[in-house]
Amino acid sequence: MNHAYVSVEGIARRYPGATIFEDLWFGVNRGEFVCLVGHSGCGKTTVLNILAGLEKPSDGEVIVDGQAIEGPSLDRAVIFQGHALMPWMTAEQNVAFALSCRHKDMPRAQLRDAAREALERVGLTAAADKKPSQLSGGMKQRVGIARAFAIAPKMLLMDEPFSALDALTRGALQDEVARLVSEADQTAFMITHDVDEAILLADRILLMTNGPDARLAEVVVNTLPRPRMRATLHKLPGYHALREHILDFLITRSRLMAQGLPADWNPRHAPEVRPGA
Ligand SMILES: Nc1ncnc2c1ncn2[C@@H]1O[C@H](COP(=O)(O)OP(=O)(O)OP(=O)(O)O)[C@@H](O)[C@H]1O
Repeated sequence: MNHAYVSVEGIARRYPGATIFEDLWFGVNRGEFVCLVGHSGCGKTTVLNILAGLEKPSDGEVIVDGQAIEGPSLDRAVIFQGHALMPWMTAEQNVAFALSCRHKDMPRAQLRDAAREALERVGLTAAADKKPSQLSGGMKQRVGIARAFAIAPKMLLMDEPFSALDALTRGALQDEVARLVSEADQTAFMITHDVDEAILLADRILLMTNGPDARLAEVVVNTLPRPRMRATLHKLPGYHALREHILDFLITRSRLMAQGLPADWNPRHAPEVRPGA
């Protein structure tokens, strides 16, 4: 845990009369992709907002690269479920604007070239001059992805980025993010409800018990070989055991474990399992 790029140390979120989650400990290593999975209301978005520096925990802290998080930083880019694009700017201007925040002295022409290149990497060259209202949901999310990768954040945070998209678009974007992440050796943290998405992208999958008073029940190590593609994921050895394990957790164990954790369960070292390995 001490060597992790991100170290989440005993964070909790409490409201008067309600504890959402308590005593969460986990790390994210450099270049690692970690997914957080759990039922609605267990506090996943809150955890991501705390990692982004947009919210403070009621207890505990998050250390990034040796320093406690004090607030938002361009080192940690967020891709939201909605696209969060500036509606009055073109796709290119949206990306260039983020780049200009990151690189304050970068000349205009260079910003434009870098934005174009980022859009090209997600197949949006033809849409560079269009405004968000002229783009489909999938294209808007692609602009969001291009923008996040363009600023080369030390960590990428994603809150169910594909959940509002149709299945085909979602699959295409998942493969694209898998490719971009591996090309950039990008450290990433993502919330998802989609078990296959977690299996496709994650090195480790964190399973949270149901809220209130949710806990980190278990850490699932994804040993499926890379590169992984959505279309052929189910053919990889170990896939079915891994999928069964996560589904069984979501259907049964997340509720049972919310009623009582095993006596030897340690919040600082949630059990690590390798289904299908
Ligand atoms: N001011 C508040 N007082 C009490 N409870 C609150 C308050 N604000 C948020 N909550 C609760 O905090 C919980 C955690 O919300 P959060 O959005 O982090 O969960 P989530 O796991 O991401 O859910 P989803 O998967 O539905 O997005 C929710 O159950 C919400 O009702």
